[in-house]
Amino acid sequence: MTILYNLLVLIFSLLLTYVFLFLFLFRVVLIKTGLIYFVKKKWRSIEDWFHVYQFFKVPEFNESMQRNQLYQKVLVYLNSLTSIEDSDFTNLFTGKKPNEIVLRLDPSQIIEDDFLGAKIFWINEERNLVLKIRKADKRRVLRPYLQHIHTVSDELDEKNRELKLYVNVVDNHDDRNGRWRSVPFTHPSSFENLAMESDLKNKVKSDLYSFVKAKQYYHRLGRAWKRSYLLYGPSGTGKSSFIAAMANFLSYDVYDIDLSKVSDDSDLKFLLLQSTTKSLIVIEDLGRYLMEKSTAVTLPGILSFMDGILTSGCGEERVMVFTMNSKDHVDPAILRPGRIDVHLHFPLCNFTSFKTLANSYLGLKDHKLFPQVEEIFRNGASLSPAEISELMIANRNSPSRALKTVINALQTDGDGRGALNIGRRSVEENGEPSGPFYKEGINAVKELKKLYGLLRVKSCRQYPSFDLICRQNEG
Ligand SMILES: Nc1ncnc2c1ncn2[C@@H]1O[C@H](COP(=O)(O)OP(=O)(O)OP(=O)(O)O)[C@@H](O)[C@H]1O
Ligand SMILES: [Mg+2]
Repeated sequence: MTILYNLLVLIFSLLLTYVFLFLFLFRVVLIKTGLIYFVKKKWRSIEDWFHVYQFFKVPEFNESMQRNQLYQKVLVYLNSLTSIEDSDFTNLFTGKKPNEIVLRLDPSQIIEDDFLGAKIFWINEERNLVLKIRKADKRRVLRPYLQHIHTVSDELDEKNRELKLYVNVVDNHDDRNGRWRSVPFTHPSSFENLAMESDLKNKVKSDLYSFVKAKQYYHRLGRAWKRSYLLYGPSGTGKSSFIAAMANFLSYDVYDIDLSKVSDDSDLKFLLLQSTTKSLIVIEDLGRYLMEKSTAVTLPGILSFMDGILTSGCGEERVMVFTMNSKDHVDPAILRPGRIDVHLHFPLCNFTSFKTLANSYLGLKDHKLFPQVEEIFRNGASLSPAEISELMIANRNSPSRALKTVINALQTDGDGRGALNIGRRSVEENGEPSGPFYKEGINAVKELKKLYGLLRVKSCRQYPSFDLICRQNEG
């Protein structure tokens, strides 16, 4: 009896050892050959037979072709999941830091997530993200899960926010891709490196800051949460750089509307509808388009675009910026309060802005030639900051030469913006301008004029200092 018992135990333990050995080897084979993934997949489809799933689609655009904010949030969230590494097909991109590689979900891939003990699947379809959840888990998990996505993606956005510059493309009736194309916005401009009165910079900064904080205020008043700026002044005075500085200050994306590519008034409204919140909507050179009629958009179209933000249901946290060389021939309807809240004038260089440029571009806080430069400015000569800064860049290795080149350029400025003769006499009396600098100044300014299209703005000459006219409607 005992012998029989011992024999049975022996057989059983041998059997058990074989089973374990077999299972171990089977696992090794599965892992080594990659069959494990096949088995997992099969197992999942078997599991699926026993569960009822519900699907939720998150489309990229809504029925009026506005971008769906939730789509963007979910995408940011999914791309941050570690399980993205396990999907069959993943895209690799270089990251922001050197040698950084980031993973991005490819269309047609399924990614798995766990939340409060429930398994959730996301299917990345073309232009849709589809959430698949067990019906049994839905009631318990769905709401907190979506809230979780919101929170995580907001945090990630805040951390990795990369600004984008959107440009509109010609309408080819291909609604699938929308009307905007984007590239990363990397313009380094900031208010600090712009030569303008510091008082004005501070006013603009605090205006923008109070706008951003004023959500409740605008809502309480039943007003769209938006602010419109008009930047006007001659070419090369820093209007575009100022827009970039605003975007960097606010961390807003920039939507740069090229009016020549807008097919009609409703197309312009459509572009606005397809922009997102926290953005700068920019129309550069608006005055020229209206004067030359080089756009299919009409004046009423522009007015309704400026007001459109009030009626189109997208009145959330947007700043509109328009630029023009002069307000002289612009229809007053465009400039009326409500359409434009803040008027900012960008004048040609004065001595104060010259000093800021000399400090930034040449590292000069003071120089023996400064009094001479000041006198030339006092006599009315002027160039745009763009012209002066280019001369400084070209001569950055020798600050004295740079200043002499600027002096010569100011005196020889051929389009009469400055008090040419007086300025020239004063320098000649001081015996300063030497031959090469003189020629260099003339040539450099000619080149710069070509570059910045200064001939266009010959008429915009004498401007007072920067003025900020904050109209009513201030937040
Ligand atoms: N106020 C300024 N402070 C510092 N740099 C300036 C300033 N204005 C112009 N610049 C320099 O000149 C270059 C051209 O300026 P910007 O393109 O901003 O001028 P703009 O007013 O937009 O001209 P346009 O009317 O021709 O579009 C900038 O890259 C910048 O380096
Ligand atoms: Mg510009």
